[in-house]
Amino acid sequence: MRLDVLTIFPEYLEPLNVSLVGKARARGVLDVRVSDLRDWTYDRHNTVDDTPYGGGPGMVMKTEPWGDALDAVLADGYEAGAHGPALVVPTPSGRPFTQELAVELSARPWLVFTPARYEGIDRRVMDEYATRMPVYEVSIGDYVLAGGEAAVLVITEAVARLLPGVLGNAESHRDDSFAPGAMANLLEGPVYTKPPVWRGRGIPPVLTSGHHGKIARWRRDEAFRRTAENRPDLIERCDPSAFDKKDRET
Ligand SMILES: OB(O)c1ccc2cc[nH]c2c1
Repeated sequence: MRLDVLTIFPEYLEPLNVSLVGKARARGVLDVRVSDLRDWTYDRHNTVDDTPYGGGPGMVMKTEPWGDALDAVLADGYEAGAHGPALVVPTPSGRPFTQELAVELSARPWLVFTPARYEGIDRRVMDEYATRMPVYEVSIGDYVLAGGEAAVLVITEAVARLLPGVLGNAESHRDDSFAPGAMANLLEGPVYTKPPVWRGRGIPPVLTSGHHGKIARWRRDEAFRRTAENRPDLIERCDPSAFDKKDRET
């Protein structure tokens, strides 16, 4: 997969050189290219924004730098269709970013990220490129950020870990909180490791019982409990019948 990021803060994307994404790049699974949007400005101040039509606070990111930058990036092998690029626009007004969307994005060969700053990007940019490729306007949550670069880091990590060869079997995303299966849509329950006692605190005896069926049921119950506490909205999306089947198998 190729990932392009166009940003006025290239240094913000340094974390894409380390950890899971960094390793995937080193292994050639990911081809990440970060470009400075200001390279496509031609005035003395490298201007990327201007006042909003209709008035109001803040500034809007101008069309020209984005258009010139996107055309330059896309000139490098652009093709339309499922084998072509998709535009990913992190924005507070976008659709929620979910594991399901991460899976959808991980199936594409090329993602081009355009993180916004200020009050956002002139609408005509997304409208223009929507004539050539899918445009995903995505929000990572209901909170205010200074820009979309943090969202690019989040989306990139969630997508990269789904790519073949990125996670080893031991780290498989198969058992993720939001991966398909009996525990789908449940939060992770509590986890424990050595030492068996720490500051007088032991661990749940079932975890050292050696009874895999009881351990699985305990983990399911704890996942339900934690989900009911922190994300009751997810409970209704669970399929309890899957647990009965899973219990019978263990
Ligand atoms: O919540 B978000 O995903 C998000 C994304 C981009 C920007 C830009 C300014 N605030 C933002 C918030």
